Amino acid sequence: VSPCNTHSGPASGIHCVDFKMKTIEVDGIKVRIQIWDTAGQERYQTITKQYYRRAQGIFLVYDISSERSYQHIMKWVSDVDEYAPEGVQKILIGNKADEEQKRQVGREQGQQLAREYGMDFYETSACTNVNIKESFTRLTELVLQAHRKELDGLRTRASNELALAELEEEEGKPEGSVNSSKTCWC
Ligand SMILES: Nc1nc2c(ncn2[C@@H]2O[C@H](COP(=O)(O)OP(=O)(O)OP(=O)(O)O)[C@@H](O)[C@H]2O)c(=O)[nH]1
Repeated sequence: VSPCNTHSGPASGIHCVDFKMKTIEVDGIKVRIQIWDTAGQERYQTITKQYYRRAQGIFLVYDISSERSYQHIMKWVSDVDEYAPEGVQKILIGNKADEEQKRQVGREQGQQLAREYGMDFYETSACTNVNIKESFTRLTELVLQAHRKELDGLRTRASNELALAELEEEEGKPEGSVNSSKTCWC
């Protein structure tokens, strides 16, 4: 019996987007993350695609007990490429790893697909809590790394501009200083 059978998840078909905030620690830094869980069903696509635009990191999730869900990943990737910002970080997830007896998608298939798209890959179980923390931490790390570059670029630009402004201020000063005028005529 799957441990998931004992709990009832959100009623499918009622919510098309679920939202949660969580604080996790990455490299000793506390990071507050917003998690948007968008529905997979086709009929919600118009709404859910709107959420891609502001995403910094995306999990593409299939179910290891469903070959069909694995085949769908290619479509998700092309949607993400179309609607998510450039530079969005992506991780491939094969969920329901606790359902080994129902497995239809091999771990190597997941690894292979992830390699093709240049993504990290985890097999997870939301029921037995396998690789959940690890995958969230990794995605957060990737997002931070991607934005650290941006931040470093901003810092460099700001310090260059500051140095230039100081130089201009220095050059703009009238010939002779306060001290030299004193030595001349007083
Ligand atoms: N065995 C097992 N069942 C899971 C796991 N994760 C989710 N489920 C079950 O799978 C079903 C669907 O879960 P949801 O969280 O609604 O899946 P979803 O992909 O968000 O579904 P949509 O939002 O409708 O696209 C529920 O019955 C969950 O209990 C898992 O890791 N293992």
